Amino acid sequence: METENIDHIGIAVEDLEKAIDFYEKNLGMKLIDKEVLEDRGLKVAFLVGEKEGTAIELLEPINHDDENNTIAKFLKNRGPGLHHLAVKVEDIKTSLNDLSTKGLKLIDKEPRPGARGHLVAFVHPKSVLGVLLELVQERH
Ligand SMILES: C[C@@H](C(=O)O)C(=O)SCCNC(=O)CCNC(=O)[C@H](O)C(C)(C)COP(=O)(O)OP(=O)(O)OC[C@H]1O[C@@H](n2cnc3c(N)ncnc32)[C@H](O)[C@@H]1OP(=O)(O)O
Repeated sequence: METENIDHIGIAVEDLEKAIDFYEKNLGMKLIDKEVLEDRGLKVAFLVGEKEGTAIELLEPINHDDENNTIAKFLKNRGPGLHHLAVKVEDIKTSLNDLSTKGLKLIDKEPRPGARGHLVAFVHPKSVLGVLLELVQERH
């Protein structure tokens, strides 16, 4: 597969509003999107720097005690911090097939709707040198 660019870096946070405030005040980043993803049980926010490019995605679970929520589990086990790397691809289905053929372990065999109306799919950190990888395709 070919990576077009680094779309965003996911960061698990305990409190979304405080984290947005932190990145705005201390790093001078600007908020470009904020969403509640009910089906994932998440509140997310995207911020970029002055010249835009790669975004950061802040992720807070709606229910911090939900053991089935991946971000709640991550926060309990590891605390807040870097959670995933998201790369943009032109054709997510072809990319998934390619990675699968190469022996990487797919979490999502089929792409699904993600934040900002994009299609997304995750690849297991155990097959990506310890990094949870997200593929992102813009819907045209
Ligand atoms: C909205 C959307 C969007 O952008 O559009 C999103 O971002 S959604 C973002 C949230 N959604 C997701 O993350 C979906 C994909 N993630 C998952 O399905 C899960 O989090 C897994 C990656 C499969 C891990 O789940 P599991 O229940 O197995 O967790 P676990 O705590 O038992 O961990 C199993 C092993 O994986 C490691 N592990 C867990 N999470 C990790 C992470 N984020 N990065 C690197 N390693 C990680 C643990 O340390 C552990 O290693 P050891 O065995 O060595 O101790």
